[in-house]
Amino acid sequence: MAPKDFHHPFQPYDIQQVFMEAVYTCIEEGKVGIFESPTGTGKSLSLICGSLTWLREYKRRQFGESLAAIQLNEDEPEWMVEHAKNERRKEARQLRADLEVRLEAVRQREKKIRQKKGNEEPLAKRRKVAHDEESEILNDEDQYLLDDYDSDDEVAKQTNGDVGFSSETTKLMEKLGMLQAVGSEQKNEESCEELKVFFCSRTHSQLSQFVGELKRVRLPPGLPPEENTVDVIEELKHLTLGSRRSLCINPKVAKLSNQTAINERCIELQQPSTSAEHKCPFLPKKDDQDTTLDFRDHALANIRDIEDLAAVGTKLRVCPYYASRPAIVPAEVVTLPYPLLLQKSAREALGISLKGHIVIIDEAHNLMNAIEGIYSAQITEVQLSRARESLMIYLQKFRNRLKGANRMYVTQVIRVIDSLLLPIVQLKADGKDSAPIQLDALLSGKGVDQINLAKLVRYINDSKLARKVEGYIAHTKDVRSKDGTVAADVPTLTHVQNFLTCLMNPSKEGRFFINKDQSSVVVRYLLLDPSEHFREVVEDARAVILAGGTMSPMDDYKQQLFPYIDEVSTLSCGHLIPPSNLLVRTIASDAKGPLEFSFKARANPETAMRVGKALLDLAPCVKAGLVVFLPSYGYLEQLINIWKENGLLEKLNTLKPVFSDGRGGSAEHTFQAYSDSIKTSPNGAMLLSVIGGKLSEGINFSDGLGRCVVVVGLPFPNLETPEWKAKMQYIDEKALVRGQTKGSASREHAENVCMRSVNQAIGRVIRHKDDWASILLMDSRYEQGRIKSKLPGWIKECMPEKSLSGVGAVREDVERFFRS
Ligand SMILES: Nc1ncnc2c1ncn2[C@@H]1O[C@H](COP(=O)(O)OP(=O)(O)OP(=O)(O)O)[C@@H](O)[C@H]1O
Ligand code: SF4
Repeated sequence: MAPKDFHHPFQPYDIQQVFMEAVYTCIEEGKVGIFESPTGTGKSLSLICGSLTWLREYKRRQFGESLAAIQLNEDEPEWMVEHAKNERRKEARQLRADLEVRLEAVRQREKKIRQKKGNEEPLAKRRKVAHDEESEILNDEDQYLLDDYDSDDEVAKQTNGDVGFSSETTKLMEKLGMLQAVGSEQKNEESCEELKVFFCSRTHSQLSQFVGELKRVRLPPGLPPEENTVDVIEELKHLTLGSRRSLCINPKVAKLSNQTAINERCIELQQPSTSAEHKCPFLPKKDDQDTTLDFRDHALANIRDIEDLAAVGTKLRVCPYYASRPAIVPAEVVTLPYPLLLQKSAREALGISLKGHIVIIDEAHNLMNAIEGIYSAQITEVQLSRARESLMIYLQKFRNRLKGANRMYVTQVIRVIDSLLLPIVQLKADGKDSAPIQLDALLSGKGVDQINLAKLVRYINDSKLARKVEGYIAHTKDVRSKDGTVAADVPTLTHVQNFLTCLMNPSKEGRFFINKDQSSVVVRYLLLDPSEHFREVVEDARAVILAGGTMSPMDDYKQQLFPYIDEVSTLSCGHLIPPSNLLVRTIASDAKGPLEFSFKARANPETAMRVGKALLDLAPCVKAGLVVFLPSYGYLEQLINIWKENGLLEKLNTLKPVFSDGRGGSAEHTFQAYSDSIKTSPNGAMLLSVIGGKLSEGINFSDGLGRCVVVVGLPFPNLETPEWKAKMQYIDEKALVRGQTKGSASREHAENVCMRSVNQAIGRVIRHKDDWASILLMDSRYEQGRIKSKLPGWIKECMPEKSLSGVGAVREDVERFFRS
């Protein structure tokens, strides 16, 4: 049987064909899938072609089924049914044609502009409108006085906390169709919800790369062709979504230093109390639907990345962050960064419903950490003390002029801060570095049990307390910058507010901790179990696919993310390279006996010398780049010191110039110097680096940059920290309920975390089908079946059944490999 046509722009590799079929089947069957395909194997195109071929085919099928559902009544002649079917076909085609005509007009207009400019560049890259406008802040101190605050409900009604903009704006958005009225009757193409693929990745550059691949794909239309006509191509309707930080085109807001500050300022400018002249001029206007629709058509007419979308906003003088919302409904592919998809409040703010759609998460080896990061929070002692001090100064100034409930609430904030400071003082008094802490203990301050935290958080938000206080403090210190923004982009009280939100409703899967770090004491809330927060995505979506270059070991995702799902589809693709291009060996012993790098063994200086001597043995056989991955920065420093003292570093340097990605230096500079040395030095170079460290992600060790990679030891996380102890305890408690033996689930998880980082490191030495490299795993524990089983399939397959794993024997294999 001929392989299925997925409309791949190239002749797909065999593994791509298998990958696309797996994606297609997973979506068709409405499952959860975990798919890995090594870097350089065209994973993005496999995901795109597999999912979008399904999407278009499904749309056609659905349309066919809707026609077939038009039934004949007993007394109706057959021609009436035919007529009804023809009408349905005509209507659907007309709707599609109307949209296509408008989008085509935009494409033509843009093409003309490009031709006129004489080059084929996309729309002018990136905004950055002129700035340096006059200061608009009044000099009057009264501006810092809190507005009257008597009825919480009144203020609550004025703002729409979840959505993040005022009720006025909300109404306007609804009117313009910018907030999806899910379930409402929507007839015309402007509001007809398309079935979509949400494609999510971690960084902008990964999303841009994906958008680049999307541009290559041409697919048959989602409606069947008219009789006697040939199938044509229908352009993809793609929309890229981003945060305000990527899309804000108001120069006074966009220039703020971070995301929280930009979000805050944007929302602040929309408050009913902000005067018209200070409001953002780019917020879509009620009486200007034309601009909003024009933006939507521009957004969908061509496949654009985030910079292009910002440029469209600048050109049309409308905020792309808000104006892109109406384009969600008719889009077929939506690309977005992790937080916008994973955070429920962000999805709600954007009006994204995942119901029945497809979710693809790329680079998903980060997914559990990302979810835990999004739902965790922290506050430092310094921030708490600063916030308290500012509030006291503020109260002193305005105490007698604060009206309504203001004084009560401000006093309550101070009380809660005092309460959070209590356990910090206790930790210091006990001389401890860290300790877990219960929520009750954090809220044990005088009278705090009487405070309604939910009301208090809402008050801080609605009254703009943080801005008012920070503004007044900056004013008294006269440290306002020229354009009127106060010294700190994010007021300290905003951090307090964010942390209180966690206190208000901590998920039962999380825990609180207090830790001393270098400069302060930190109170943290850590989410220990990401599965509940991800569950809504899984339950809403038709299918969810986690994809990545190295997803092994996959069992961890099943346990940690989908414990409630019986069957998860998995696929581990091989590499494009022939087996002869890869050598994988364990180095389990040297002349002195077995090599093991447990925490205890590492402390022994002799172990450091044994590593150095093994590298002295191996380095002369390796051409070009030799990368050594170590389990921690501490161990890297220890090795270098011992090697220096014993003259071993000097010897290594004569074989290959040695570069080290130490804790303090710039990873880019080190990597650049290492790459330059490979080009210029006849012996290549050696790079000492740390697993999970600065050079472990996003750096490419293709070709000469990594002809041999040595992983020293197993980089287990430090299981003695209170955070890890809590996590392990949590996992074991859950496993016990499932009937597993004590300790096995947590040990499995720690091994999985460790091996995931090993796999990330070694997976990056082969980057394309003509690449070749050797991978050496130094630690006798790599010989154990349970550890070996956690390596990606294509690496495991290259390991000999029974290897001679002493340094000498491996050296001979490496020599032979490089000779051939
Ligand atoms: N079958 C094919 N034939 C030729 N070129 C292809 C094929 N499939 C993909 N490509 C191209 O190969 C390039 C490399 O794709 P790449 O492997 O980087 O994608 P990827 O596997 O998604 O990578 P990453 O894991 O880094 O995200 C892309 O420009 C892509 O268009
Ligand atoms: S409305 Fe848009 S352009 Fe204006 S401040 Fe907010 S994000 Fe920036």
